[in-house]
Amino acid sequence: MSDLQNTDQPQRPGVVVTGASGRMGQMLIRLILDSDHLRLVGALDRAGHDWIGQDIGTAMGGAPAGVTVSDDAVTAIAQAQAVIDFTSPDATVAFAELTAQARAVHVIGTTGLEQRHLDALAAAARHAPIIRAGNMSLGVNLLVGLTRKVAAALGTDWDIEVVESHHRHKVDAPSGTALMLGEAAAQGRGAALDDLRVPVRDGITGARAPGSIGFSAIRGGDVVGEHDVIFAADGERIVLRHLATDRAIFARGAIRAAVWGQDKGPGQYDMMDVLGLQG
Ligand SMILES: NC(=O)C1=CN([C@@H]2O[C@H](COP(=O)(O)OP(=O)(O)OC[C@H]3O[C@@H](n4cnc5c(N)ncnc54)[C@H](O)[C@@H]3O)[C@@H](O)[C@H]2O)C=CC1
Ligand SMILES: O=C(O)C1=N[C@H](C(=O)O)C[C@H](O)C1
Repeated sequence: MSDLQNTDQPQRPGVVVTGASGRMGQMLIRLILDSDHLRLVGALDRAGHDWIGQDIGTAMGGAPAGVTVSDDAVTAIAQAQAVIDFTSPDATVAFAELTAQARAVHVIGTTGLEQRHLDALAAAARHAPIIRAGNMSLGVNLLVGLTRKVAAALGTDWDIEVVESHHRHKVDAPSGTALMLGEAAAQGRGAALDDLRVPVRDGITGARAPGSIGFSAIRGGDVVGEHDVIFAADGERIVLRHLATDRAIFARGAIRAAVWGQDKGPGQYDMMDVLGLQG
């Protein structure tokens, strides 16, 4: 029997990419088409999008990929072992229900989720694994651990501020990454972020409350994503910084998560689990 006929070869898990025409969707599709670990079996976008019915490779300006962009999430997800999803919060909840029904791994990069979205994801995760992170890059997930440690080491005479910059198209603020960093800082101080968070300052705000964690968001141009965690005391400052210059870092993390999740049971996981950075 030749290698080509060898039926013992394990097949690469089939992945559906949602938001296929988006900034992250296109990056993911490029990397998956080149991947030895996953095979692209579906590309979804919203009903009415120009790309529906076109080959995804051709729509992206390249060679045909043999996968047609569809708005039929039910059919596409039913044949998937993994769904990688960087879309919008409402769309992500709808995809989570279908992915759970298919008992497939749902990798979620979508940010801006509110409590009602998180509740729906928790329900879906009772049936299949969900891996979600506001930032899928190795660098940011390392920075989360560092932020927790630095916050734990410093007292509340060190003020904590999270500053983030993103491209002009970003619709949510603070960024998912900024919230991850703020949560890590709060955890380091043994508190919940909701109890310390100062979201926006405008007007006569009064002096800074000791122990609070502030957030500032800059939007402009084509900035991929920049995050500073500033620890400011009298006479000195520590700045922990991550600069993203290429969306491939997020897509590579998501692909790694989809592969990692293949032998995991139902439940909610994050990139710390995938990267083995817990603890
Ligand atoms: N966790 C991470 O590492 C990262 C997260 N993100 C997040 O990913 C999300 C998407 O970001 P971008 O790709 O920059 O946005 P984008 O606006 O370029 O793409 C979103 C895509 O989702 C599609 N979409 C919207 N509703 C849909 C539906 N119901 N069904 C199918 N497709 C639908 C849109 O047509 C579009 O193609 C944002 O929430 C962003 O914050 C972005 C980069 C990294
Ligand atoms: O919308 C983006 O672009 C990004 N979103 C994520 C976030 O909200 O933190 C991750 C990254 O910063 C890019």
